[in-house]
Amino acid sequence: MDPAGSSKKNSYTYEDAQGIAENILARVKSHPKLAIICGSGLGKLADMVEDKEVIPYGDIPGFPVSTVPGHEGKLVFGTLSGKSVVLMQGRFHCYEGYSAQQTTLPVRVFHLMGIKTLFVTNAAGGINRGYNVGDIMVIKDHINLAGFAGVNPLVGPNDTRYGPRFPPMSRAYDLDIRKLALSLAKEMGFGDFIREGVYSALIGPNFETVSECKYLQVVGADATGMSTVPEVLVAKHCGMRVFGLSLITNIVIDEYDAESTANHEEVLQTGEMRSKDLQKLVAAIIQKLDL
Ligand SMILES: O=P(O)(O)O[C@H]1O[C@H](CO)[C@@H](O)[C@H]1O
Ligand SMILES: Nc1nc2[nH]cnc2c(=O)[nH]1
Repeated sequence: MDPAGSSKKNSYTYEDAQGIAENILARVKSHPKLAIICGSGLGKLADMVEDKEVIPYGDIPGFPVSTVPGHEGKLVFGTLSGKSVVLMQGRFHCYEGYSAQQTTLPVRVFHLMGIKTLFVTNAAGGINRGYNVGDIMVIKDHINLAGFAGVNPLVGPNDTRYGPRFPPMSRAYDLDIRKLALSLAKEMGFGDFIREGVYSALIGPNFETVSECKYLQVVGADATGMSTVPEVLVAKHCGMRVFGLSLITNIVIDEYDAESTANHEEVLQTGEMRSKDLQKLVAAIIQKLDL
């Protein structure tokens, strides 16, 4: 069966996304300016939210549904550090059978809801040999490996109401928020496990081969995953400010004879282990932001 119980959709009109945005806004009191996408096992970021209003994805006509453990499949509206926010407790991935356009539909919907800033979070494998399980990496850039294979949500007719045909992608991750995050993390005593690096994304769902990990080390990736990049491309295309955090949930296997293997259980366990620190960091950043 396909993921959403409906056919894979490769394009949405501006009006489709507008209809979904209006449907969502009609159900909630708050009108947030910031959205947070929670990565695998990172849905506890929503624990910090006060005055919650929750909408399961299945209740939103035209919205995809979550199929991956660690992705609950809910929009959580409310207040965080005194600011009105919405969290996606669960994101969509191409490996679930969704098109790149489906995985990123929520970002366009957020844009049409008036959201100007997007925080993306993810669980990622550590490629950088200096990284440890539990490190939090501020994303300074990404490598769109899926894009090299033609998977890019911006492929197709361009609607200039969102943005230009050829959007720039340098400085995709907001420099001021990156600096703020690094300095707050150090103040909070996270100096031993805060990092800044480059995220790379393949489609998945398999974890990388040893040779692929060695390749990623050579091309300058510090971490790798199966998400985030499409969301960031779409957010930047429509002019949003973007900030990203990767939780290093495992260190990739880069020895041909290693006995251990990557697994999703370890990914979720590390998310649980570091969830309080991530919550504190995200709350502190949001408190300082002008939205
Ligand atoms: O990127 P998020 O959604 O955090 O999840 C990451 O963790 C899962 C694999 O364990 C994959 O979905 C990968 O992309
Ligand atoms: N591709 C990929 N995604 C991940 N998500 C969490 N860990 C990993 C990993 O090692 N590789």
